[in-house]
Amino acid sequence: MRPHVFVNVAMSADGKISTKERRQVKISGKNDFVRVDRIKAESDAIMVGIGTVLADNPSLTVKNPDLRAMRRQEGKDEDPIRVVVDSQARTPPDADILRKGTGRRIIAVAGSAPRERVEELGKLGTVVVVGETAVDLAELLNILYRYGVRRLMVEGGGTLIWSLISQGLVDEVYTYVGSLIIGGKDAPTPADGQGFLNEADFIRLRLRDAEPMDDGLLVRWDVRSEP
Ligand SMILES: NC(=O)c1ccc[n+]([C@@H]2O[C@H](COP(=O)([O-])OP(=O)(O)OC[C@H]3O[C@@H](n4cnc5c(N)ncnc54)[C@H](O)[C@@H]3O)[C@@H](O)[C@H]2O)c1
Ligand SMILES: Nc1nc(=O)c(N)c(NC[C@H](O)[C@H](O)[C@H](O)COP(=O)(O)O)[nH]1
Repeated sequence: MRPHVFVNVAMSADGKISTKERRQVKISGKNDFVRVDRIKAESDAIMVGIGTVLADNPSLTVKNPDLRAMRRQEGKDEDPIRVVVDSQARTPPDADILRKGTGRRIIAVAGSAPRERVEELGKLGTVVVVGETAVDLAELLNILYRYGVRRLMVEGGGTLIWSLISQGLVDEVYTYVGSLIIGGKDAPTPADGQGFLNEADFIRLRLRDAEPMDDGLLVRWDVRSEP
């Protein structure tokens, strides 16, 4: 069993999620950040790849005090479990995701991760070893389910999203399309990785709804289970 998995990503009008230097870019407007805070609060856990931790240093905490209070009243930690997919245990010990906010942190590493770094991270969070040289995402999702995670939000980046989606591990995709052009053929996109070669392999989505937001558009898709 695995949790319900949804991806939330913000991209520019030309389909980029940051610059070619992987520098964090504000793509969402004010209302979209409010929406993102709400869906974070409604999730049991939030997952990012190590590339995002190193580039953005996100805390992934819930910002709105009312939403934090709501979670408390429901008997939950104020922040969802924060999960880093980090094969070689490269998460900096002073990363905001480990230092800010409350609640559990899970760092998923591979068996090949250097032992000293794994031990150091073990003092700051729960280290889960899944996979030999890269994190086995399907198994990680099973483990998260056993930890009680039923609703998992994936915040990126493009490498992690590609891996999850290409392995059939994503149920919904929320894409915010912002009113800017970033450009650059090497700038990250919502799904990077290897890419599919054959049309038969493409992941097919079903449009659920689309809503103008700030000066952009929020598009919600369901992943089709059959082609
Ligand atoms: N606009 C947005 O909504 C948004 C959201 C998040 C990140 N970003 C941007 O995305 C960029 C970072 O993305 P990225 O693609 O470099 O990194 P990422 O966050 O997708 O992390 C990828 C890394 O995770 C590790 N990993 C371990 N096991 C893995 C597996 N099974 N599959 C995939 N990865 C695995 C690998 O080290 C891999 O390099 C940054 O520029 C950041 O600003 C944008
Ligand atoms: N929805 C969204 N719109 C954006 O314009 C943007 N750049 C991100 N990027 C995701 C990324 O990882 C962010 O850095 C964290 O969402 C910030 O999280 P914190 O405030 O540190 O909790 N996400």
